[in-house]
Amino acid sequence: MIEVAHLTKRYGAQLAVDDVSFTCEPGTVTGFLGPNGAGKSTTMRMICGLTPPTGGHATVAGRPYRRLPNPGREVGLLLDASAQHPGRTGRETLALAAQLLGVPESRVGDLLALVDLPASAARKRVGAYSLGMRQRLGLAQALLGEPRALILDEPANGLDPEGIFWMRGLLRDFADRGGTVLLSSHLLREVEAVADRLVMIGNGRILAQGAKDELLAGAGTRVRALDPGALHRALAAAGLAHTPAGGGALLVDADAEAVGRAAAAAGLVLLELGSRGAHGLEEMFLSLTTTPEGTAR
Ligand SMILES: Nc1ncnc2c1ncn2[C@@H]1O[C@H](COP(=O)(O)OP(=O)(O)OP(=O)(O)O)[C@@H](O)[C@H]1O
Repeated sequence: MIEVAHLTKRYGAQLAVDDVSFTCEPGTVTGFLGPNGAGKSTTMRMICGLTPPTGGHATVAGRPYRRLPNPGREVGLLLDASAQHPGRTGRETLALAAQLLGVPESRVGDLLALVDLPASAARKRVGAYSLGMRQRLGLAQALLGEPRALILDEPANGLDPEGIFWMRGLLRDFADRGGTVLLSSHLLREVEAVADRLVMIGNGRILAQGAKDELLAGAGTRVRALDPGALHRALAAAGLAHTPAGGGALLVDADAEAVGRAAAAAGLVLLELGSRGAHGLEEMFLSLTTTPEGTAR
């Protein structure tokens, strides 16, 4: 369990993180989404005690990170894959981490296999690794202490599509076995496939949060009828707000059932009816994180 309560970080005049609160439950993957500079990394660094908050607090497994007796056994961190020592090999990196955590060195081989780093790669110095290989090594290090929670900052950066698919499976499996995952990204599509909950942040503030399915359902419905004028009148009569969505379709601020019922009451033939789903959520995310001038906040 990760609990974040009113976390705030001020750098001079800038509020990098502004009163951010959310909870990550065991058995779930929480996607922490926001554009560049939104405050994701700063929030994660505050959770892990690396950046002191200006206000608020955070706990992992019921305690502030710095008060956990052996933090790596409670929560695995991957905050910056490029921060690994370039002069050590992958195997040495994990062996050293195993010693620090007090876990048997035999786990190193298991973890290398789990993250698909072959023996030839494990013998190379980290300085020669691609970003994707560093992410895999970072994930292995995060998992080494058999933690019950994972905090991962943009772990998909540098992974190829197959690597992203692989990582999703690994995180899903971790959560399905009761683990807690907090995973940041600036791309909705990247986390949408694996997250149970979404926390959207922009300009340091929480813009929206909740169960992914509820957020997707709340993203509106796309509908198209044989008689577009009659559909417009039927929706207006039912009090359902709507806007043109191109191709003769309308985007309605209601779920598909409410739209279908309004159309049926007017005896209309529908050619298209469906939730806007991820597409709608992406539009909502972009509109929430974009200023009227069109630049991300
Ligand atoms: N040490 C620091 N000193 C001053 N400003 C900082 C510092 N760290 C972060 N910031 C500022 O705080 C804001 C939030 O940055 P943060 O790195 O948390 O965003 P982010 O959502 O993780 O973005 P990205 O996806 O680009 O990493 C940015 O405007 C950044 O410039």
